Amino acid sequence: MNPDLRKEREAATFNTELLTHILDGGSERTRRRREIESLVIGDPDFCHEDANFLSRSERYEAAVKKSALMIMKMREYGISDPDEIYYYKCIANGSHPEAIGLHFVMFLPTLKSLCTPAQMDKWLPLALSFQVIGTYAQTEMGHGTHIRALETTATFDPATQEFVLNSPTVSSIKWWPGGLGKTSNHAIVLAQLYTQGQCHGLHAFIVPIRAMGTHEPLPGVVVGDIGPKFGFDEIDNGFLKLENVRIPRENMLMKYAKVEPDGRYIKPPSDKLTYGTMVFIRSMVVGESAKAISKACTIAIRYSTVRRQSELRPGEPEPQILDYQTQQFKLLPLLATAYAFHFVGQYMRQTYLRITGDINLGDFSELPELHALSAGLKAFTTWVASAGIEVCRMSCGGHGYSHCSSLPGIYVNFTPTCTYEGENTVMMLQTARYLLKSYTQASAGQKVSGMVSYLNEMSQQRLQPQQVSARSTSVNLKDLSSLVEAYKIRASKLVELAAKSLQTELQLMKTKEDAWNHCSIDLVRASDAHCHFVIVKLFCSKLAEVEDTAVHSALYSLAHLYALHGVYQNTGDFLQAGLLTVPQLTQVTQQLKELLSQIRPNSVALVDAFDYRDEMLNSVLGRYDGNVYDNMFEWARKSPLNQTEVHNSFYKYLKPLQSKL
Ligand SMILES: CCCCCCCCCCCCC/C=C/C(=O)SCCNC(=O)CCNC(=O)[C@H](O)C(C)(C)COP(=O)(O)OP(=O)(O)OC[C@H]1O[C@@H](n2cnc3c(N)ncnc32)[C@H](O)[C@@H]1OP(=O)(O)O
Ligand SMILES: Cc1cc2nc3c(=O)[nH]c(=O)nc-3n(C[C@H](O)[C@H](O)[C@H](O)COP(=O)(O)OP(=O)(O)OC[C@H]3O[C@@H](n4cnc5c(N)ncnc54)[C@H](O)[C@@H]3O)c2cc1C
Repeated sequence: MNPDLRKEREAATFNTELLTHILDGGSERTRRRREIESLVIGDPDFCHEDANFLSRSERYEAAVKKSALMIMKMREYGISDPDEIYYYKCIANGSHPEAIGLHFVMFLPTLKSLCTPAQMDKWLPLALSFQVIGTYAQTEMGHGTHIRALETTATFDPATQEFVLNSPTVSSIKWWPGGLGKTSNHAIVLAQLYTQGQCHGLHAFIVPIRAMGTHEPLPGVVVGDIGPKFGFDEIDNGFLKLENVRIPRENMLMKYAKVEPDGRYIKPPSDKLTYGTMVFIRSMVVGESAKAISKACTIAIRYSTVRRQSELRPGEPEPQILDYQTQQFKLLPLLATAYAFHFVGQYMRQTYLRITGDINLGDFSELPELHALSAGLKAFTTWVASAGIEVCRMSCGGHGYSHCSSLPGIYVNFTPTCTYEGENTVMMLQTARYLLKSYTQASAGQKVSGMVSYLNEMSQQRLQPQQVSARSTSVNLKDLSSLVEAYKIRASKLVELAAKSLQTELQLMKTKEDAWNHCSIDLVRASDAHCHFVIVKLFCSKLAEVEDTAVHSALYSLAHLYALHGVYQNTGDFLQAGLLTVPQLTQVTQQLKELLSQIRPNSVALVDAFDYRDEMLNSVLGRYDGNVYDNMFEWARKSPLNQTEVHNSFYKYLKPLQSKL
């Protein structure tokens, strides 16, 4: 064990294990998670070559092999609970995407949410036995965000009781779906439904794309891989062109919308039910943001205690780089963010399960709140985590740039969350739409509920106007509940500002849509402030559940740092809302510095509490034992370029060049 890391652990003021239990949701869950992780770690089938040294095709193949292995092994061990499957996959996959991931996270959930009982009886056993391997094909080359404009058509032919699927243009070719290129034999295709000469908008269809058995593409199906990307090397994101592909009427997912044998169309209770799987993933991605940023923080903070560089005091040994205030300022707010997102991820998951439970019972009343919350939090957390991973990478200096740190891999595989399942800006605008609707309702005296209920208070305040100067709303920077209140007021002010901006534009513009576009910066800002408030509020509520005083104190400091750092980053908003005064700006910085010094001695224990096994981090810099340098040398020696002492290119190009000049 590296002596610096050992000292850090010994100096922690709280019991790391207790905090791990809180993160896991109880000691029994920690025990079971570790038990499952040991199944993978002790399994020689999962001891594979470092993926960094493989070509893309080899990485894809290794990932498919791993997917197949995971399925077999989990069945063998009887692991079927969703949380346990998740534990198993997290350790087996590390920070790499899963080759047949789309089958699990989109294909199966869409079947479960949109199939009739008869369809479920047919498709579920096939999908669960992997006779059918599926993907979710929505995005087209020409349209990803604006899905109402998708061009793929599914036209009902009553004579044969079939739908005929077509990609009428180049821009209508399905583009991007994961696992589409090579892995899947079926796709849930989102297409414009035509029946009795009328278009009824987007609906989901199960389309066989490869023959079961031979895996050859079926007639009329042009399918393949879209080529290398920024990351996601393991995944065959694909293209799909459909040329008069016929599928039986029963392949339209008909739980809600239906096409009768005579071609009559029956409307669903809500046309947004088709979008349910996206809401599911957006809700789950919030927790994935926590995972990605907590991994990056673990690597960067452990390394920052092992790495010694430069000189703090003349003549003294080089200090640990985490002792530089600037290094703490880069990393500790991100550590606080990781904790905040973890608790918000848990909340989002529970909220998703609660509201979809109601939806399954026919109560759609909370669907708009779920959509707005999942869209906004998905965007907020993925943006912050993505930028944060990059900060962690740079905070490791040159070694952070090496794949041995794992940070480049974490970044390239995480950053597409800002784009997929709804591009972030577009998601923020969806949340803004809900905020403005709620604002209008609250202003008209109607009570709004859920996370926007603070807008009720705002409308009450307007009924009893107060001079800004008369209000003593200035935030107490040392008091967390005062900070939560400040975030709430900031959010309501920015929602109000966006609403007013929209009203002004409406008077100037020809259409509602133009007015909306002309104030969309304000709208995104309002959504951002709303999400920020939700996160601060949920983090603080979590503290009330923590019984152990030492752990409570450590978490309190983190929550305080998270809230205060947000004030520091958004001082303009807090000043504009009259929540902060110019003289208080120096206090913000002063208070931040105090919190950094308070948290610094616990920083290693706080990342240890995430309890990532070395096998999951796969990072030389983030090793638990801190033996970085020896292992870095060993890792580099495995590089394929080092397999021969003299590379072939020397004989082919350099030697001839030398002989000519
Ligand atoms: C088990 C563990 C799981 C772990 C998971 C980890 C992650 C794993 C990663 C997996 C890999 C992912 C691979 C990626 C897959 C994909 O990317 S699939 C494709 C995703 N595509 C999108 O997300 C497209 C984004 N676009 C849209 O969602 C919509 O087009 C839009 C932008 C929301 C607009 O829709 P439109 O129909 O045009 O609606 P509007 O006219 O704007 O609004 C109408 C009203 O409908 C409301 N609304 C919109 N969407 C929803 C919804 N989903 N649910 C409920 N309501 C919705 C909208 O708010 C409007 O409401 P009103 O204001 O009341 O009118
Ligand atoms: C790794 C990866 C995996 C994916 N997997 C799948 C999959 O399995 N299945 C699938 O169907 N799709 C998948 N996708 C596609 C993904 O869902 C889309 O890329 C995503 O929805 C964004 O759409 P787009 O690419 O058309 O972006 P665009 O909509 O073209 O966005 C480009 C820019 O335009 C802006 N913009 C667009 N519309 C608006 C607006 N209304 N207001 C303001 N700004 C706007 C955006 O903010 C952005 O800055 C995947 C994508 C990636 C990168």
